[in-house]
Amino acid sequence: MATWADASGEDATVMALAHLLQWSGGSRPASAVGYIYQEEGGSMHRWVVQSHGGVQNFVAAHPEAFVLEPMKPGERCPTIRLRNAWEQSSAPVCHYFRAGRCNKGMGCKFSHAGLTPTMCQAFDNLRMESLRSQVEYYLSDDNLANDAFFQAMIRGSSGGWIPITAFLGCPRMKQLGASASEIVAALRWSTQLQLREWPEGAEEVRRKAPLPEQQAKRAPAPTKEESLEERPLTLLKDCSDGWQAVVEDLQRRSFCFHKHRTASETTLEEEFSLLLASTQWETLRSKAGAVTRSTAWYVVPGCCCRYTYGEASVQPREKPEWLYSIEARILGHMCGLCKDDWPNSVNMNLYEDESQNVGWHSDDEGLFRGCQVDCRIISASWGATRRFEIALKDRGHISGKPSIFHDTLQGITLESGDVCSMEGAFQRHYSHQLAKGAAGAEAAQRPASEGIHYGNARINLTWRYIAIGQERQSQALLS
Ligand SMILES: O=C(O)CCC(=O)C(=O)O
Ligand SMILES: [Fe+2]
Repeated sequence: MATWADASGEDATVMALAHLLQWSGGSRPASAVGYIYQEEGGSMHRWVVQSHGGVQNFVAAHPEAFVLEPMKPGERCPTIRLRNAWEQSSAPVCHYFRAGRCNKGMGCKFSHAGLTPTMCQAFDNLRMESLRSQVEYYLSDDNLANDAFFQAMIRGSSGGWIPITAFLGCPRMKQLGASASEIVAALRWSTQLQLREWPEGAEEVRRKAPLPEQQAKRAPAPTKEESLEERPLTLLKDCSDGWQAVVEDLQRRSFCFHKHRTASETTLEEEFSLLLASTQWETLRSKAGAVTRSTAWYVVPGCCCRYTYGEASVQPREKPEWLYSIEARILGHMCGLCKDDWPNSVNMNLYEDESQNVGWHSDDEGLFRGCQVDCRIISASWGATRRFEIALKDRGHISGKPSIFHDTLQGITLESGDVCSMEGAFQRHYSHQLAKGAAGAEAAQRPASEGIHYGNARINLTWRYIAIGQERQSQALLS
């Protein structure tokens, strides 16, 4: 089997760059090419690239392997893209070759594209290696410690088998443009995973090693916050009745309450339609381009704070008049707040179906000072029933990424008309997410007459207090 490591000189540099691009999902800014100089044989790669007069000339000299994408506005350096072998020739592509099974070599009348057969084979091997190690990663101990989706799938299937198609929706697999048959081909080389290739079209894979013990790591004892006696806090349950406690963590001064719907179905349907039609929704997308949800950000007159989620930044709009009746019902009637104490901003989310969601996060943006002062967030739901999950943050997780203590995870089934709150220092200690997928069995078992006809869409409004320069607001919360 030819691999990139077998190539020498110019070919070795082509393969090293191809390897780098393949691992980055197919393309990278030209400046990132410097990484190949740090690899084994790095000085040889540097020499080869420099003998062409630089990276761009080197890439231009290898159109069989790379495309130099024109710079887009805002980019400071061109992007190099790995050319798909089948892009290069007008001759029909040899699918046997693409699947690594063509034994006709140069004599094949179908295209093996412009690369030499050895290079082509090495390119294909590279791709197979990326796909195989990506699936191995999904099913590794490290990933499963955080990945509830694959954990549940393994535990829920007899023998721990997972359909190959389950990987197609993973962002990295989408980015690599993987097909189910390619994943099957790639997994034939796996030493960690077992592949079951029958029946054709319903192939499955499973771990060879048993699942690790369920997350042994437990949440540590709380860092003590000021008690409610030391620093009083008005909770929503003190302002109106009917709240059920989900989290009442006095030591962490963290609270989450849930109130079941109090409005009629007609009111909820009218409000849903009004919100859907009148809100100026902005679509948020994942890096791979899939819509994750739509959002809107409304503030009181005179405020110009933008709201930033990860890399997206949303323009503030002045709260429209049509919102007043909804605010009066939720904030005034359901929460028992007088108008002066209503939050000064509201963030809206539209999830068109169960695939759209918000992953684990806390509403800790500087704007709300959620990690510094007591912070009250009021969240209301319309439309499809979804599962809202909360858990204690694990700041010291080995992955170095934001994580949670799985043994503290709790779910709330949010139905149309429900309201929930996060209060006090909740954003400092807890994370939350709106989980993908349909809500729990309780929701599915509701009698049909109770169902509301929104399709699968859900709208959520979260009211927040912008705390920057708003002494009065913080005071209102602390008093
Ligand atoms: O849709 C939800 O219930 C949660 C939304 C949320 O967490 C957010 O917008 O920060
Ligand atoms: Fe949130």
